[in-house]
Amino acid sequence: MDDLDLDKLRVPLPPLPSAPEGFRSGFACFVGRPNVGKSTLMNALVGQKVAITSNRPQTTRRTVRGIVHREDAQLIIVDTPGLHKPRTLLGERLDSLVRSTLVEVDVIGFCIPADEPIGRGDTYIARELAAQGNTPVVALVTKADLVDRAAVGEQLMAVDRLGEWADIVPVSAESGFQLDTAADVLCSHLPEGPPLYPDGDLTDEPEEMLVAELIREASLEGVRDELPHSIAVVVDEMKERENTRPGRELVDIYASLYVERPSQKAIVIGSKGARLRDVGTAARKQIEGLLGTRVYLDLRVRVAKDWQRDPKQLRRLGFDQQV
Ligand SMILES: Nc1nc2c(ncn2[C@@H]2O[C@H](COP(=O)(O)OP(=O)(O)OP(=O)(O)O)[C@@H](O)[C@H]2O)c(=O)[nH]1
Repeated sequence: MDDLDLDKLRVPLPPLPSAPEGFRSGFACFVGRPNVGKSTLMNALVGQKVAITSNRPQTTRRTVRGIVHREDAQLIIVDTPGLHKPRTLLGERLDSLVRSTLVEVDVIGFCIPADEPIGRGDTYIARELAAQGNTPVVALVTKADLVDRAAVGEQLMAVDRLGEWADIVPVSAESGFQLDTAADVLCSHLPEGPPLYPDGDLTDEPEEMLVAELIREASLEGVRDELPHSIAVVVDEMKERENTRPGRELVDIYASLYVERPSQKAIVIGSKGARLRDVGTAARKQIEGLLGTRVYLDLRVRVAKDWQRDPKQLRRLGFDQQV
């Protein structure tokens, strides 16, 4: 047999999208304790909800990428689960997920809320960040709308004492205060290069994943104590209904909401199914907004016993690659 002519096998690469002189592109990652406002800040910078949020700590379980398009830069923000001392297998996997993300980004945004004193959790993360190497860290003092100017000033000084930061920026996702400045500062640390995602893309999350997250977000509303941690959502099937009239398109979604114990199932379903109906209605509205069509949502509650601690269950619920 003739020798292979490698040059003939080489497939030409598509040309890279062109970019104006000095255009920057790259990745930022937000880290911080649970509930400090990382996901809300990412959504505010992207300008659309690409990650779910709630007032429950540890809402974020996966890394979600949100894309900020600007004239001079494209900033891809990687939102990570809050860092904390792990107590369950899920917690451990979340932590290692954050650590592996840190080494891949161009700049790290360390989120510390303006309205809470700096605590052991922040010191723990500051130490981890100091040990991570050369990636610049921008300290973002979040929720600045919740306190007065003097308190913001004091928090900035306390954050300054906490470590070595490339910059410190107070910001509020809620009021929009300093959002542009935060984006400017983060972008200034990106390398020069063409955009990495097409114009208009706001996230690289698969649609089914966004749908599952919106259902989980709706289910967190009004539940207490440990229950939020026990809820996982999987979209079993999602397809356009056939033979609908033009303008009346409909997407059928079948999803399962997993809890860890039968007693939790009863809470989620509520008296005569009332709670589950409310969750379904709230989630459906959000999903319709996301997909831009009408949605039929079939939501089942199932028990996956102690799934947070069970490797097999974690795999089944999609946490093996994601987390
Ligand atoms: N007032 C105010 N509240 C905020 C702001 N940013 C976030 N919050 C609230 O803080 C809570 C937590 O926000 P998240 O964005 O879910 O926090 P997170 O850090 O991503 O949380 P984890 O997923 O637990 O890591 C939510 O109730 C938000 O509405 C802000 O700028 N101002």
